[in-house]
Amino acid sequence: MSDATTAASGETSSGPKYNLETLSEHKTRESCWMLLHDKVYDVTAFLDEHPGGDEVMLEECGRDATEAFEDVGHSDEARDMLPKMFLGDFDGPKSAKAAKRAAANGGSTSAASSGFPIWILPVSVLAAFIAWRVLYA
Ligand code: HEM
Repeated sequence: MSDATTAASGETSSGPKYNLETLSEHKTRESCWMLLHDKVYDVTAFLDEHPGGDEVMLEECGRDATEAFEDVGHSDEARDMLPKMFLGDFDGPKSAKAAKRAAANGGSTSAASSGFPIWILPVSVLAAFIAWRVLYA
């Protein structure tokens, strides 16, 4: 219980870092965590108090709920409730899809991750050079 009060002061500090794996382990009524704007919140105790009902909340447990939260257009009052539930900052990819993409690229975010084959550039230059030789040399 006292955890919630001490955590409230942790909003701006660099608390523990959570990742997608840890987050996704808390997706039930017994333990519901949510990612909102790169911060992880334990909303378990708030499920029954949520003015919008617990069902909409339960759908977002264990994942990035930022879009759902913002789509509703929550008031400042609602945002002021967040520090009480703050657990820590989030680190790493925010969805299974993003995680897969990162793993496929060895975690790199270079040009290779955009799907643009990096060898295209030197091959084009070579092809242009050969064409020039054939036509003009
Ligand atoms: C910890 C996170 C959340 C807090 C503290 C919170 C708080 C609140 C509060 C105080 C309200 C009353 C209206 C307002 O003041 O804006 C509300 C309404 C509502 N919330 Fe949340 N909420 C949270 C997360 C979510 C999520 C993830 C959803 C998912 C869709 C959601 C959906 C709704 C809906 C549908 C309403 C009803 C809006 C209406 O009847 O006009 N909330 N929430």
